[in-house]
Amino acid sequence: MGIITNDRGSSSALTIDILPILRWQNSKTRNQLKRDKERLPDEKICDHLTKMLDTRKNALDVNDWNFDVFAFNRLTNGRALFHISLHLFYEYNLIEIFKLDIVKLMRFISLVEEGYHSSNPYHNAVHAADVTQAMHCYLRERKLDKALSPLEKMTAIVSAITHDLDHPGVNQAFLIATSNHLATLYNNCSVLENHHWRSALGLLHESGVFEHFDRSLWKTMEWQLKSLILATDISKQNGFLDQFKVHVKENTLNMDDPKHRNFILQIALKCADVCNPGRPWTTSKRWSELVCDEFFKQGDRERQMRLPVTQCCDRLTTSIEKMQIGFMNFVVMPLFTEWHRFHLSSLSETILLNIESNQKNWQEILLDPKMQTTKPEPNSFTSKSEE
Ligand SMILES: Nc1ncnc2c1ncn2[C@@H]1O[C@@H]2COP(=O)(O)O[C@H]2[C@H]1O
Ligand SMILES: [Zn+2]
Repeated sequence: MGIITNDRGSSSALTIDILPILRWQNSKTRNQLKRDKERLPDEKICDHLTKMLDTRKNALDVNDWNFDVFAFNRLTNGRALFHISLHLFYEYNLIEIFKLDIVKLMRFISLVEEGYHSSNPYHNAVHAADVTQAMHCYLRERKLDKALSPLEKMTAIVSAITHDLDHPGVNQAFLIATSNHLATLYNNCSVLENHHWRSALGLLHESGVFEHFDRSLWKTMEWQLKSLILATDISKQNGFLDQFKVHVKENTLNMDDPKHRNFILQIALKCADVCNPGRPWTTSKRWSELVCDEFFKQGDRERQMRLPVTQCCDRLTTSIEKMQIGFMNFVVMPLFTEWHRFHLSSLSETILLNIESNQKNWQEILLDPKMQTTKPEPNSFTSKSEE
């Protein structure tokens, strides 16, 4: 039986059997642990082993928060997004409910996968796969699972798959500063998010996956997809958070109201989009390095073009550690605090605990110069005339 199974234990026909690889990985982990045990002082062993075992457990189970998307991507030859997405369409029985043509569906997912730039360190198909897997975990939360319609679940999955489609690896400010045609097209407003949802729409049409939907079903889906993807604009974070806080405090979210269900899905996609600081440390740290790599590459381009270097993109003045601590304090923790107040589930608690512990790890690294990430050579991006 494959690792990707539905709750009834049957695996979908198109997913792969990676159980032997998982067994091999687990034996590798055990050997690694034995070696670590010999190296580490006694008092640290217990803590370390528990942490290692906890995060390795279920690392290839798509239903589990410890899911390691990087390992899964390797095992699927770089096709994590394709396999996770297709699996979820089976898992939620969407193919049968919406009478989807499997060939068109596979074409849609492949087009989406190709629409991500593998040259981006962070905003690539693996990030989309990670966000999609997180969304799946949230959809399994009791309050959502019970209340959402199949159409809402499908839109949530499609929005997660497509939410950063054709991301150029630079932010809106860069697109505006360089007079990019997308900035002009979208009037300097939510430039990237508008582009992502328009691109998603384009691929939905091109693949014809939902072309048999009647007009009203299609319009509902199109509207939901737009509202979810546009909500991922991080500059709109405070507005969404304030609204969410009030709802949670006054217990006014009525899951029988379609507008409220749409709102909670917007929040869910936002939580999925910034969930990497809430993953187990090894995975989380890797995401942090990748996002910083992408930011710093943008900063290098700004410097080369003699544009003002965006603060968080300046490798000469910003450290990964400080950026992560700040991002967790100001963006991630406040959002997941409300998310936990809303769900009060073991998953929402786990995410909060991971954020706290990851933040502590970054603080320890910050205080220990030996552990700090080395800065790349600045002259790797200076032009000949500057050297
Ligand atoms: N670990 C992180 N550190 C700093 N910024 C992040 C991190 N994870 C996500 N982000 C930012 O949050 C944004 C959420 O939307 P995007 O995926 O478009 O782009 C993301 C990054 O700009
Ligand atoms: Zn994203």
